[in-house]
Amino acid sequence: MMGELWAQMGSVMATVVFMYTIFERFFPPTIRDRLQAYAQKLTNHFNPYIQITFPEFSGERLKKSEAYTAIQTYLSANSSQRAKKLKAEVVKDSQTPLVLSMDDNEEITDEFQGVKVWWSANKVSSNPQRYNPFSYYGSSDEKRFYKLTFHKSYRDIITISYIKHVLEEGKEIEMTNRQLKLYTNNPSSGWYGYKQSKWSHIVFEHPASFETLAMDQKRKEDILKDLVKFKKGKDYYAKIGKAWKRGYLLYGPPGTGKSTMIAAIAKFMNYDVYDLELTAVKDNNELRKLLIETPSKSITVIEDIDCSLDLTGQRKQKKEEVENEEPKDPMKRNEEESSKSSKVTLSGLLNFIDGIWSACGGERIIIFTTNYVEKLDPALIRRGRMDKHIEMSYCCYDAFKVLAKNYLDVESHLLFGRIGRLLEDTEMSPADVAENLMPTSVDEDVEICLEKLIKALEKHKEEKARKKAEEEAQKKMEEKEKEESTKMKEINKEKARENVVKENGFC
Ligand SMILES: Nc1ncnc2c1ncn2[C@@H]1O[C@H](COP(=O)(O)OP(=O)(O)OP(=O)(O)O)[C@@H](O)[C@H]1O
Ligand SMILES: [Mg+2]
Repeated sequence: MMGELWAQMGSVMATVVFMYTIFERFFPPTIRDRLQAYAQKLTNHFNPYIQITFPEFSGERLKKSEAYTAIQTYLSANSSQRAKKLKAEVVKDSQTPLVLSMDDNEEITDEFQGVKVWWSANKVSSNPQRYNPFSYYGSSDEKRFYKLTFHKSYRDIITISYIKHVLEEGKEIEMTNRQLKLYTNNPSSGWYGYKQSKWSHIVFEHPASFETLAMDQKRKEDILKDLVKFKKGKDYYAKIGKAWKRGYLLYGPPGTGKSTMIAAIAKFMNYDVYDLELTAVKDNNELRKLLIETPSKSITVIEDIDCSLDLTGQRKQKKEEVENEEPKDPMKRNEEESSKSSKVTLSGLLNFIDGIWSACGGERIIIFTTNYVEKLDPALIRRGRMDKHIEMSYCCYDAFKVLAKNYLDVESHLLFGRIGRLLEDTEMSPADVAENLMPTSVDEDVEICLEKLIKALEKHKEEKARKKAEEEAQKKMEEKEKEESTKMKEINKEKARENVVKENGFC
């Protein structure tokens, strides 16, 4: 009852405030603020309601408050249906070009666990002297804040649970709405300049997704399950005392979709991608600085880890080089040394993955890709570091069906059966299959494209058979040569024995 009464009083006040805003341009802010203060005191005297304000800027450096932004997002998502006065803004990095949020001095209600709360968007002028009644855009000294009002009997629910809920949901919506970014590391020579940072980014607009990713359906589902489990695993990781991170090793021949898979994972998880080019990192210290800047909810990628650095045998190789090298001009040698591969070491990388990085917040994914998994040091890819090893293999029938849907928009065709059988006998990468499926002119219909693929697969099969025959012939020749050489050795041995017998004159 009281709540209703106060709600009514609230709406009366809102009307007063509304009228007040109409005339606000004709009142100097000094008088306006004083009036507001008196009104506030009066209401506080009788008011059983609590108010919490969330200013737009906070701290000494007046940084935009994360809480304010999260509330704004939460209220935008919940209020644009109900608020009567909305403002439209172009928000940087958002997927939607225009974001609607409640306008200044507007109020909406929200409900949480059956408790009603009131949110209002407010602004005050912090520098009344600079008030300009004729300015259409208002003063640049205006301070904005959100005000949350609720009955004092619900203090605990609101301060402990509701505000947490609003902030978490606001951040979640922000994450979903924002554009993904692809970061690449800058060479350290540019780290210290004005406005230079360790990472530069572009908007990540890779068209790939798990729907368009061509691979065995069961394995795809298995990866998706693994990602979902990881995303929801905050409590689980905390319970088992493990850092909330997951490592994936993607390996397989070129063109089998390793980079495409990274894009699909980024999109599915809604994480930014930090593409770490190890050859541009000078030493372990730089590596540490770079990795420490990657935030949670991000994917750190090291592509072609086997080529990025000779992580397994850098020292050995250097030693061999020194032994075989001819003496060089010292100046030239110095130049070469500095431009040569970096001094990032396997232990530096592992220490970081296992150590400091695990301690700085959760929800991180690290992905290594390689064409030659057998070249990698087992320490780098052991389970626990690279938790899941995913083989990206040559195109199978399931993968072909996805590509046919992507490129030709067909889900079944008479020629599919033949293609399926040919794929079993060949080793063609999805990239090559896709290339053959792509129409090269407007005259090429589905059938022509599928036949083009069949021809390419048959050629591939023939080549494979020819190579196999050549290899077998080579093997046979080698075996024959080996046999002959063993025979010759036996004959020579026999001859040598005979000679010894002759020379010694006894048998
Ligand atoms: N599994 C796949 N699903 C969908 N498209 C694929 C797949 N594999 C390859 N492609 C197509 O082939 C192109 C090359 O694939 P991608 O770059 O992902 O291969 P990769 O395995 O990373 O190769 P590399 O080892 O050379 O880096 C992609 O742009 C994509 O169009
Ligand atoms: Mg790749």
